[in-house]
Amino acid sequence: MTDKQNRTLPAQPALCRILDANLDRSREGLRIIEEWCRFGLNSADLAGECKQLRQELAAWHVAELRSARDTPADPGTELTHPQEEQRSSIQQLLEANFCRVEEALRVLEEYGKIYDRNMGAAFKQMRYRVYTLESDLLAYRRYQQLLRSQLYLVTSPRDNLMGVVEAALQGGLTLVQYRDKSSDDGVKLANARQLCELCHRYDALLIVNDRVDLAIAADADGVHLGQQDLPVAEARKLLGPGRIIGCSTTNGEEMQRAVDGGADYIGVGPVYSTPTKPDRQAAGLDYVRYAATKSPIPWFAIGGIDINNLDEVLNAGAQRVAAVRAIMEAEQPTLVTQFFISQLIRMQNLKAQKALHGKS
Ligand SMILES: Cc1ncc(COP(=O)(O)OP(=O)(O)O)c(N)n1
Ligand SMILES: Cc1nc(C(=O)O)sc1CCOP(=O)(O)O
Ligand SMILES: [Mg+2]
Repeated sequence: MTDKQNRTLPAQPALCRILDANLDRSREGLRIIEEWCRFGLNSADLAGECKQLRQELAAWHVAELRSARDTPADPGTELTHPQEEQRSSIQQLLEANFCRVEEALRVLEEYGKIYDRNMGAAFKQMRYRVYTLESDLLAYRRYQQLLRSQLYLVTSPRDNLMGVVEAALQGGLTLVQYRDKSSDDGVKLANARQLCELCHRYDALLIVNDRVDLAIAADADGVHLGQQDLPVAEARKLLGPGRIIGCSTTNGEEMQRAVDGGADYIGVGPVYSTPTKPDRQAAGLDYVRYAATKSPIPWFAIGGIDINNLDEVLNAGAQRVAAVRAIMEAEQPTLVTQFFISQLIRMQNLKAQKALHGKS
């Protein structure tokens, strides 16, 4: 990649060492990200882009730079930050490695300008490609997590909010919505941030009810909007393509509008009348049956669903359900969550078997 005629000054050993170290750093960071794209997300496209970037970096890593390495004399090998020793989630590991790659590319861009006339521009372009990769990966990862979530916990305010949510996460929950209609914004923001951190530790998503601004401020994974909230298409302009948007629907017309507006999933309900949403009339199981045949996007049956009527909702065609009281008010939220998930998986397996044997 580097050509003698593009070289500026004779390369100083220190410059070569800086370039060598940062080429290594960026290639290693990309390799770590690539492994997750390949084995964690099964995304050939994302893994391919990582590999392509690594190969471009390798082409710049010429013998002159590699031979300048002097590891025993490098004081930096002894320096580690405590955060490097601990990774509490895949998300944190990916964030740390993106940060490492982007920093290294910035160093290569700046010092590279002294080494080779083309190096600065080449690494600048690569750095922007890594930013794009980072947002594509995050969006892909969020959407995959949404697809694999069959149970959705919508929270209600309580003293031990974090404790109940954590208990449900321990039962295998992967999707949580922070719903709080009464607290001050400061409290809501603090709770949303804390829930976000908690959910990410369990590799779960955190969606904020109603408020696009709070979702952005808390760096949540998305927002849930009702018919009285901001239209989905307007929220998309504010949130960008990388965050999830859900929308409540009670009939086919609302479903179609949510889909046309670009919602990632819809709420289908209320299936049963519920004290959590006392003013809303039940849409009933008929709308669940309608969604089962007509919804082109993932949907969650919601409203009055508990462990006693779950079977009825699943028999009407639901493959995903959302609940407030059944989990938030449970004596043992972990066990209830496990029960919900086991029944959802049982029904999924039953449907897969029927499909295999050609039965409807
Ligand atoms: C998953 C899910 N579905 C529906 C709703 C209800 O949203 P909305 O109609 O905006 O009512 P509020 O929850 O804001 O009172 C939801 N929150 N989540
Ligand atoms: C928040 C909400 N939205 C609904 C809808 O149909 O849009 S029903 C609902 C409340 C669900 O609470 P519970 O599980 O306690 O019945
Ligand atoms: Mg709402």
